[in-house]
Amino acid sequence: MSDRVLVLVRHGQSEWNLKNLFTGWRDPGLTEQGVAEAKRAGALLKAEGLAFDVAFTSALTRAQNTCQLVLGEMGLDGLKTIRDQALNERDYGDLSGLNKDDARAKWGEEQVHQWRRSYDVPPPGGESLRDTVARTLPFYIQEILPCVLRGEKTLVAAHGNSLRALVMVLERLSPEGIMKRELATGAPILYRLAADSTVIEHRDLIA
Ligand SMILES: O=C(O)[C@H](O)COP(=O)(O)O
Repeated sequence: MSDRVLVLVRHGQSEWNLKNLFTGWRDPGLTEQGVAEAKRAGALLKAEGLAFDVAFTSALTRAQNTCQLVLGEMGLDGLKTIRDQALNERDYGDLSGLNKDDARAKWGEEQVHQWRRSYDVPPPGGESLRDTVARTLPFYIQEILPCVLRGEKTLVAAHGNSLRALVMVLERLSPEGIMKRELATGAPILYRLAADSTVIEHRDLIA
């Protein structure tokens, strides 16, 4: 069994997830449900017998709070945690703050789906998933991966699309494949890596 363990977890439900608003780099906090989801993720990871050595999170409150709640639930309060905006959510540009159903009514289902899930169609004034990969992947390679390869069990608490950017690379998904990969709030994904940094095994801890 590989000792090179990486866990990705999307933050728990945010106030803007609840209101169905495009969020991106805006900074709402977690809802009560979001707090519960983060704690449940910590309990699940503890039940797996995991103890992290290092954690990474974004510069946004919902991911940082999720990270703290996960670690707290695992008895790992105060663990070394690196915060970096490279892990921030994809910038939703001019869509930020708009209601997702209102956007569908205005621009159509297909256009909004392209903005939300395609690899290379950026929302107006914002980042495509390709742009998001371009900033998350160097951070992963330079900062996160060396920890994992040293055998430090590593937690990354971040966002739906900043994590989809990493998932695309880790799971070797095509642009078509990543369109269908959804990450639920507070749902951890456990990866075990080989020494050459390829993924040996990955498992969604909540289906
Ligand atoms: O930024 C947001 O609005 C959400 O966190 C993720 O949005 P999505 O489901 O449209 O990718």
